[in-house]
Amino acid sequence: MVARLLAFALSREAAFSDTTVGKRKIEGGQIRRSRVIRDFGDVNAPLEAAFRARLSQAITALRVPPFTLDSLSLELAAHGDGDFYRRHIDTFIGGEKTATDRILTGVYYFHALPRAFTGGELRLFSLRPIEHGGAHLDIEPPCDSLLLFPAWAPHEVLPVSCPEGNFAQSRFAINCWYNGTA
Ligand SMILES: O=C(O)CCC(=O)C(=O)O
Ligand SMILES: [Fe+2]
Repeated sequence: MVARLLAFALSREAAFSDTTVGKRKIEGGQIRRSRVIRDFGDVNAPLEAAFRARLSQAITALRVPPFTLDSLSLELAAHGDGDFYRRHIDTFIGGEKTATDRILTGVYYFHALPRAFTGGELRLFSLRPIEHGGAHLDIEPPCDSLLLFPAWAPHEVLPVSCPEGNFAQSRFAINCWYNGTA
């Protein structure tokens, strides 16, 4: 799967666009810097099937209440030198609220080997604020791994460093949001 996805990402390099934050396409600016595509062409069906196949296991392991899955939303993000995504949650907030919401976030990681970048860890925060004893966990997901967490959990992508790197050496990640009605 990794070779296929790398080839796919490289073939679509020109179609990647700068990321924005929120449905209203507010300029990401200081919150997020990366490039994404949402059209997966031929790889869409096998990817959706793979993400769907992990859902029941994720619900059990994460101890989230079962929910009705309405749809999946997939996005392929490339983080290159200096890219990041500051602390945020993936559920919709404020005026963006709709009947169906993101319940779980899945992130599948892949990149060229040997890995050319450093940084880019996923930082998961506890709900307790840092000043009140809260903590965080930095996860460095290996190539070809899937990480799942509740979409409401605060998280961050630490800055990626890859000064000599080109697009092919990016930190690639496929975000899969499990949209549902609780
Ligand atoms: O790439 C990651 O590790 C997470 C990305 C993320 O948090 C997002 O796109 O909402
Ligand atoms: Fe996120």
